[in-house]
This record gives sequence, structure tokens and C-alpha cells, in this order.
Amino acid sequence: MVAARRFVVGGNWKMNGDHATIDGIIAFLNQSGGNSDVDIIVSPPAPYLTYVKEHIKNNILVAAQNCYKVAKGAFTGEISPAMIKDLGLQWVILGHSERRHVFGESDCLIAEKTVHALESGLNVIFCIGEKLDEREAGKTKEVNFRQLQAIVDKKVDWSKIVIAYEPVWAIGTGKTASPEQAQEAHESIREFLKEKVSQDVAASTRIIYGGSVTADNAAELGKKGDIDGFLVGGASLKPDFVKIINARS
Ligand SMILES: O=C[C@H](O)COP(=O)(O)O
Repeated sequence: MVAARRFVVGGNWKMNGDHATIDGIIAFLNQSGGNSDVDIIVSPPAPYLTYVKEHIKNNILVAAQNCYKVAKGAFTGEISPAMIKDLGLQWVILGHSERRHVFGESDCLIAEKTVHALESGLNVIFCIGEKLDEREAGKTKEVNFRQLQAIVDKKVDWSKIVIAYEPVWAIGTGKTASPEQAQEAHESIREFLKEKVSQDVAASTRIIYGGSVTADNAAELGKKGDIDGFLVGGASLKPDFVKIINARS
């Protein structure tokens, strides 16, 4: 029997913050008391990973925002899963739309990075999602399935993966997917996993939603059966993030 999926809320700080503002975020998170029913994962910029790990409460996990596909070497500007592990961290975000569309990362590279991160002992928040023109062309499923197929082909350990469905048109735009639009996409992703991987993986893999999640829309999104949490950008920098963490409580 497959265990119930535990709610997970990630805060992706992207390239934001300095010691002063990060101290403020740590303060409101540490004061919030957390939520024993929710996995909380914050993802600061790489230079602040250790600082956040050392100052945030132990029940809040810390993730890197990216990593490369090998352990070490002449790859200026990159960090490796081995380094993330060496900092005492367990999570990395891969395939974020900004990595795909601003930095031109391909499905193939993201799959290679995912395999290496998993083999190095990290858990991965694996991001997928369609652009506006792709949605308008009726290609939402096609894009999501293509991005997922890249790791299905690699026979990965799905117990260490959280899928983040983040429609690109909803990221940082204030245009949240409606609960129905998000549920439809999540349900189709779960069907895809059932068909391409297994019934158990489909039932147990957590699929979280990202794209203009706020304290005002999180509760309705979180009521949908296939939405297992959120990956939050802008709102994760503000005290309202605590309300998003508690949206399903
Ligand atoms: O990783 C987070 C997503 O890109 C969502 O960002 P946002 O909440 O600012 O739209």
C-alpha cells in the first residue's frame, strides 16, 4: 500500500537577498513554529546556503537552486551535488523554467544533472511547465510529458523526486493557474507516471504547483486532490509565506 503524500512547500528565493533581508526571512520562519504536517524547504542563493542552514530551524530544509552534472572539475561558476552534500544539505532544484529559458538548459542536460544529483544522494525538486504560446497551442501535456520523459528514460529513483509543475506564464506574473487548471495538469502528470513508470510511483510522487502562489490563493489550490504543495517564488520572501505553509491546515 502506498503511504499518503506529505504536503511540501518550497520557497525559491531566486537571486534575491543579502544578509540583512535573509535575517528577516529566517526570523519570521523561526518564529512561526513550522508545521509538523508539512515539509518546508527554502532555497537561498548559493553564497548564503551555509548561513541559512546554520541559522534556520532544523525542521526547515535548505535546497540549492541548481547544480552541475559532475562532482568536480574545470566548470567555472558551477557547483556540484558533492559540494551541496558537503554543506550538509539534502535537496536541489533542477529544471526551473529560468534555467531552461533564460540559461538555455536542455531536457537532456537537466536529465543528466538530475541523475548525477540523485546518485550523489540528493533529493531533487524537478521543475516542468509550458510557456504561454505552448498552452495556447494546446501543447501543455506534450511539453510536460516531454520534459518528464527525459528522466523517465534514465530510470531514476522516483522516491527522491518532487515534481514542481510551474506553468511559465504564471511565474512572477501574478497570473496564477486556476485551481482547476493546475489540478488538470497535475492529474495528467500523475496519469503519465502511471503509464510510463508504475502505479506506485504515480500514487506516491508528490506534484507541487508553482506560479504566483500567494497567501490568498494557496488554500484553494491546496484543496485539489493532485496538488501536494507549492514551489513559491516572490511570496516566499515575505512573512505571508508562513500562511502558504499552513494553507492546508
Ligand atoms: O520557483 C518558483 C516559481 O518560479 C514561482 O515564482 P513566483 O511565485 O514568484 O511566481
